[in-house]
Amino acid sequence: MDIDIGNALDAVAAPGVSREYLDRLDRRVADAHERIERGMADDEFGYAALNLPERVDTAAIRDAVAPLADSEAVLTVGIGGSALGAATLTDALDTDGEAYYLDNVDPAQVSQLLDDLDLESTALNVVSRSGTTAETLANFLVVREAYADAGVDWTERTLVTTGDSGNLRDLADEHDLPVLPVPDGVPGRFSALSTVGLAPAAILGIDIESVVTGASAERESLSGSLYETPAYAYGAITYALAARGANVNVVMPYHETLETYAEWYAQLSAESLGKDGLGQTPVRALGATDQHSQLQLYRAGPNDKLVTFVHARDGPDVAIPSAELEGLDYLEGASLGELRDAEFEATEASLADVGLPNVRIEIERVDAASVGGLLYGMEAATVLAGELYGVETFTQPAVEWGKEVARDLLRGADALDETTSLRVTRE
Ligand SMILES: O=P(O)(O)OC[C@H]1O[C@](O)(CO)[C@@H](O)[C@@H]1O
Repeated sequence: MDIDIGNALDAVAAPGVSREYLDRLDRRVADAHERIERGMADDEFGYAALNLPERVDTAAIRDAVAPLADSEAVLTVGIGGSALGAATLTDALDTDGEAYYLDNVDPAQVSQLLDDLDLESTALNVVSRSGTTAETLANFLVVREAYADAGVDWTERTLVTTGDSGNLRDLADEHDLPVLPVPDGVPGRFSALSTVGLAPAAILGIDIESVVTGASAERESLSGSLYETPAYAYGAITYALAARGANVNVVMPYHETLETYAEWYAQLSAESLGKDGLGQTPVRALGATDQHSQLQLYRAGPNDKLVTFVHARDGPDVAIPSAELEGLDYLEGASLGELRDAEFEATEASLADVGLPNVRIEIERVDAASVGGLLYGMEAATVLAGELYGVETFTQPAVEWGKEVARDLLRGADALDETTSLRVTRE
């Protein structure tokens, strides 16, 4: 993974960061790196996630998924970090079958999906680190009943990934289901490179060893200087720009298959850094699609954004057939890849032209190693940013309040008095 932060410097952008400030920040990066290395060495909660490339046991994952290798599809039931890492991998990379995710509680979607799936040939992958997440357990109960109704022994088609305790662990024990452990010290949103993200990828034939190799290369690059560590350069520049008013981070891959990556990063950043009035609001965008949708606002709306482009240098291409259409001479002899890349570079320049800070993250191609490196790099960037902000990167206390209240409502508690209604209806 390479990163170019030139368009976030104050010579180009406002808000922008001066070279002198970056040099000063680099000394704080050195301290933060020491803290991170210490946390990794002691396997402290959260920091332990950055050890995954050395620790993850891909052979054990392959053994656990072997009985499901004949599956034509994998239905993962999980939410947040228990789904998005896997979805990033299975959406980005070629798979031998279809990947489906139930990470929401929408009765219409669940019914439609279950009607459409051939459950006989579908592996059921249930993932919850805590083993107590309401959405995941409710969906699991609905799905397993659908298997039973279809006459399929769901216990033969199910793999569970969870912690040592919790309702999901109890259910797995009760039905003697195969269980992969969520590694100790790894928060859900940092678990893409563990059993959580890699097991469904392995069932679908993804080269998970290469994913880990790519992550290892990024781990090796961690050093005490942002100028030598792409991940830290990203963490540091997002922090510095947020402090200067870039409260929004638009993450805009230029490859359709990386769209889910932007979703994964949104959770990673928002839950890790959105604390104490700090953090950037992550926005998911897709190039070139959103050039024709959101770019107007990015270029001419409030100057409160960083745009992060994600681009692969190489990849498959398709020639555009010649048609000699009037005014479209520039397409003659060009390819779809060339058109996309020209649009990407033009968009980058158009934002620099109005002083909107933007950063380019570049990978070699959208393959297993590069995507593994991207996931690891962004995790390290987020941990570094958390150190610079001084927040508790690995907790998410603000998420818990709503969960408790929803549970109380289901148990029959009175309506809430925290909200106010001013309902407007048609006459
Ligand atoms: O894996 P679990 O425990 O089901 O949690 C799912 C998601 O819910 C959260 O705890 C937030 O509600 C996320 O941090 C996590 O990724």
